[in-house]
Amino acid sequence: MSLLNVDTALQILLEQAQSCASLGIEELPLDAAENRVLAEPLLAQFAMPPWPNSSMDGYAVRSTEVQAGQALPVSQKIFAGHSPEPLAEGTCARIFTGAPMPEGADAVEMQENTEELNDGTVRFMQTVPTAKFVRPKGQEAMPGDVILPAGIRLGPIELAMAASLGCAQVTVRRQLRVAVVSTGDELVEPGQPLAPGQIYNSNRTMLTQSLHRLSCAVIDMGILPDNAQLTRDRLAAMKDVDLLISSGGVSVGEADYLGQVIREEGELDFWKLALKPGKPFTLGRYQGVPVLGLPGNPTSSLVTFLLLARPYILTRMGVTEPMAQHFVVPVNFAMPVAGVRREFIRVALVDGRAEKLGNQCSGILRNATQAHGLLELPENTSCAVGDQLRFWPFSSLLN
Ligand SMILES: Nc1nc2c(c(=O)[nH]1)N[C@H]1C(S)=C(S)[C@@H](COP(=O)(O)OP(=O)(O)OC[C@H]3O[C@@H](n4cnc5c(N)ncnc54)[C@H](O)[C@@H]3O)O[C@H]1N2
Ligand code: MOO
Repeated sequence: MSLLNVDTALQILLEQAQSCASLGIEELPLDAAENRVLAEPLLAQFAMPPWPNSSMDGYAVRSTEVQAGQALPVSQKIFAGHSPEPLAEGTCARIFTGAPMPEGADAVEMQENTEELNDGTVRFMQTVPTAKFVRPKGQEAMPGDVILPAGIRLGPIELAMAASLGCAQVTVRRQLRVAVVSTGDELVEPGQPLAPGQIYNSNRTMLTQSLHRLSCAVIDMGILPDNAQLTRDRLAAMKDVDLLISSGGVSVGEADYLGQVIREEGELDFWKLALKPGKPFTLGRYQGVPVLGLPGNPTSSLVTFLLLARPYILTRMGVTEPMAQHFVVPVNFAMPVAGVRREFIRVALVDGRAEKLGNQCSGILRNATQAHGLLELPENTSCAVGDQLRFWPFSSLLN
């Protein structure tokens, strides 16, 4: 069976995500909107700043009235938040950073370039060009400017921008409701004793935490026992779900009750991807709910979630640029034998070069905790020290 190219798989997933109905919208206060997706463009309603103001603590002047070595009397003091009088001719105004410029003044000199004299006047050490240290009206935005486009995720910077526009609320897409289920009789939740042959469930935590970071609402369906009727009952009880993500049980379809039950009520397409780790991946639909089935090995689950499920989910959420940031780095190791699958290698960046971290087996999660991200080695390609390869930082993949 030939392996499906990763780019093709991603394209199919993104097309499916785009064909789903858009999520509804809601208004949220800024403090509740972190990581949500903006549903409508945010426009400036007024000029920012609304008036010219000083960018330094110093003296506001008419630039033509300043001569090097000459003093001017101080006619007023203007603090940020105050409304100034027009500047009297032949005078300067004490002014502070962010305070509005008085009418008639066209420049500011910073106080370090002046000297306060005993008679209360201020001597200027040099001439002052017009517009010096003045932030003009509308420097940042004019009314009607699109400040934030629809389809972006709202992080601290975007929310601060909305605050500076005076918005107390933003219009965002509602949360995507994602059900998470782990399959396998060997799985036990942490805190419980382990019987022989059992292991702790780590994928549930990886998936629910990653989904929370994406601002999804998570419906934790726990561990599905290897029992067809129980699986049927648990899936039938699922309500108000936009997406089901499972982990495990995708390598050999016939022995898998989840797959069997999904097929009864929908469809399931087992993929074999040219991806390492993460070869088995399932795409399906249960009673109209899309299903993404990730392989059970912890790093296979992690890699398929980050590279395939994440852009799918962000697209469902209405994000226009769902792909994570990546860049090219030199590698500090060799892989002389080319593989047929595109490989994502857990690496640390040391002095800007990618170092491969220990055993890359997909059952091992430990070295991912020391990794800065994934290095992409294309299919049918070997690599030597100094080669330049694409690097996907966890800081962007897990964002
Ligand atoms: N005959 C074949 N066997 C396997 C193939 C294959 O093509 N033919 N593919 C291998 C590859 S590649 C992968 S990846 C795994 C994927 O297996 P499944 O998705 O079916 O997952 P399981 O068999 O249920 O589990 C695999 C492994 O991961 C552990 N696991 C499962 N769930 C969790 C969890 N929630 N938390 C922590 N660890 C988990 C499980 O105990 C197994 O050790 O199949 C290969 N086999
Ligand atoms: O593809 Mo599996 O994910 O290598 O171990």
